[in-house]
Amino acid sequence: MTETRPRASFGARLRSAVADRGNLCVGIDPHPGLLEAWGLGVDPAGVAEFSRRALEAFGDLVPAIKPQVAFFEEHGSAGIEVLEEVLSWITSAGALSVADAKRGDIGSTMAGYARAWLADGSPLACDALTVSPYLGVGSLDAAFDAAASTGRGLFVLARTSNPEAGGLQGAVGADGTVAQSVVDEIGRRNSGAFPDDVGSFGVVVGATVADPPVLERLRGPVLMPGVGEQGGTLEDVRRIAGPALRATLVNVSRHVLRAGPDVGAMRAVVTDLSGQFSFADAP
Ligand SMILES: O=c1ccn([C@@H]2O[C@H](COP(=O)(O)O)[C@@H](O)[C@H]2O)c(=O)[nH]1
Repeated sequence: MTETRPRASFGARLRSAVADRGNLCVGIDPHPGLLEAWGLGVDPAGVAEFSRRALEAFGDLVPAIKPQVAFFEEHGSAGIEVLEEVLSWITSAGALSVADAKRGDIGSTMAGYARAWLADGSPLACDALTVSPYLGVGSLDAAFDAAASTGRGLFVLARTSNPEAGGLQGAVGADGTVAQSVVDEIGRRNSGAFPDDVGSFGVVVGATVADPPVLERLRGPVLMPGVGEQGGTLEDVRRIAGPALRATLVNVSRHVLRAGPDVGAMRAVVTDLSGQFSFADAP
């Protein structure tokens, strides 16, 4: 009988990947405009070739790769089939997959999403999934349970990078902003589920925000999009991440992908960014 060893927690696996490869997470976002610019069809075959070249360029350089699910989903079942392949290519490249699907629903439906993205043996199983807490953090319980029991992770939207988010996520209640209350709740869940370990439940905080939540008590990872095309800079990342800098994955998508389709050109951009976004020496 073959015995499968349980995988280490996502938090522990991420810590080791970041120590080896730095803090840059590159996105695979096959926008129709980028497919055209690369001379590829705006169809599942184009998306597959785009992803293959992207992985050839940087799959071995970065700790994590974040496919944007929307750009696969828009091609229907054939696009989802490509995404399934891409998730396995990411693993073969030695990187962690972060599926950016931003799932969130009432608890009983959330259980279905948890089975789809976080269960062993599911075709769409990823290392970590982005989820939305805006139906209430408790509505995500099935995802927290599935992630903890299968060694996977979650990145919970707290303060997103888009300009429209401030009114809702920056609204002030009894415990500070809505975004801060999400961060604090995720911190508590890490302490409960991973008392002696680095937490596997992270938050998403954009590199573009002027009023970020305080990340001091999180003890889990941060996913920080917004660098490059959206205007966020290295200084913004340092300011916003603060004490969580070492555990922060900085996501860059279009700024890298616009250097394609030349694999060498994308690789050069990622090598440069990786040097800038490496925080092993941060306190
Ligand atoms: O707050 C958020 C959450 C997720 N994203 C996603 O990250 C990438 C950013 O792409 P760029 O091309 O580097 O701007 C994209 O997939 C977003 O959906 C985000 O930007 N902000």
